[in-house]
Amino acid sequence: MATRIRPSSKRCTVIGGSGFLGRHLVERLVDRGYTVNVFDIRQAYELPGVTFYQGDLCDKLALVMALKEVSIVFHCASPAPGSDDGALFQRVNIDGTRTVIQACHEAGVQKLILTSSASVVFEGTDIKNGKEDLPYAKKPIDYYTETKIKQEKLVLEACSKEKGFLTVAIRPHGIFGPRDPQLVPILVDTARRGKMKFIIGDGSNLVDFTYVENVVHGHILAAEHLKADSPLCGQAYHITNDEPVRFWDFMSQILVGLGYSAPRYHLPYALVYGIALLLWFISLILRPLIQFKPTFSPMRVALAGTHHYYSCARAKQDMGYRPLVPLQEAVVRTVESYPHLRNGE
Ligand SMILES: NC(=O)C1=CN([C@@H]2O[C@H](COP(=O)(O)OP(=O)(O)OC[C@H]3O[C@@H](n4cnc5c(N)ncnc54)[C@H](O)[C@@H]3O)[C@@H](O)[C@H]2O)C=CC1
Ligand SMILES: CC(C)CCC[C@@H](C)[C@H]1CC[C@H]2C3=C(CC[C@]12C)[C@@]1(C)CCC(=O)C[C@@H]1CC3
Repeated sequence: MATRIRPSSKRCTVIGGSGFLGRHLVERLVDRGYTVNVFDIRQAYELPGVTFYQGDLCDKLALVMALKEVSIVFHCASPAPGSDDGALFQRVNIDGTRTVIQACHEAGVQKLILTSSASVVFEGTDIKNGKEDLPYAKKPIDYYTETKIKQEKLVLEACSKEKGFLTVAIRPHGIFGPRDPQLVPILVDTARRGKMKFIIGDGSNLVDFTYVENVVHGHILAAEHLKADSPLCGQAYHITNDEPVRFWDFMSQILVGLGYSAPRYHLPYALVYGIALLLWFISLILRPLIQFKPTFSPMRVALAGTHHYYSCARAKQDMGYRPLVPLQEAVVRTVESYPHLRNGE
């Protein structure tokens, strides 16, 4: 008679493990003695103790192979937030997440930890110390946010103590750190093109930026505290650095740290937002003829000109979360990790 091998509680799969957050998570899991599979459409590195499975998460058969004998799945794959390919977001974040849940059932996985985003409640207007019980954005500001909302709902609704399948969603905000392909590279590129001279609004808006190691810590705590009798089942948790900072001070610190000038001149928020909307509309109309992507998309302007910071009291209470790396230390480590992006390099 065939015996089913009981999955070890320290055996996990990271879907999206070749990405920025995914790779940091994999490295930390290995350090903590986990056996790790990575499932991703691309293999970006090799690491002892890690088995790679290359495939699309919409392909259930390929996915099940990577989930065999695994008890925990971390799902942190997504198309890049800056993309405006609505069909891709629908396919990967919604249809693909349904496939992930089915594959978990078929492989006998016990816990699914989703990387969601605090932006699921962001509609482009101020959020101050937002708690997890804020309603989902009714008018999400882009396809990314719209599909992250549906994805989170799918995962949390799949939580079933009866079926022995437990789920939780982690909502980080503004992840940064070494190897991030977005925040620092986009900032430097904008500065090199001479477009980082202006502050949008009065510059007093507070925002959360979260060091990648703290986000990883939140994911692992969630996985280890997720039990049938714990409050985590089917819940969402903000994970931030818990040190809201002025958006433009944070950007300036990184720019100055890399040898660029900080932005100095103020522009009214409504004016810049209006121009960004107009440019976005023109780029839509002209798309069949020419393709161009304005640097200041309405999404970026909203993120740069409003307050949006979140309470992580629930994560502190339910899983003992505390950020491991304070913001100033995180900025220093991040700046040091990008020698090739220094001014003049
Ligand atoms: N970067 C940020 O500031 C924030 C990110 N998040 C979430 O964190 C997660 C990770 O983000 P990052 O590491 O920044 O992104 P990333 O782009 O570096 O990593 C995403 C990974 O997913 C993989 N992937 C994409 N489509 C796939 C598919 N169809 N099948 C298999 N793998 C696929 C990519 O190849 C990539 O390795 C995402 O879910 C994102 O929504 C949430 C809040 C903030
Ligand atoms: C050109 C400048 C005005 C801004 C440059 C920095 C931006 C690229 C980043 C500032 C805030 C970041 C952010 C995200 C992506 C990178 C920024 C826009 C997310 C949209 C990534 C995905 C999420 O889930 C939410 C993030 C909010 C903050």
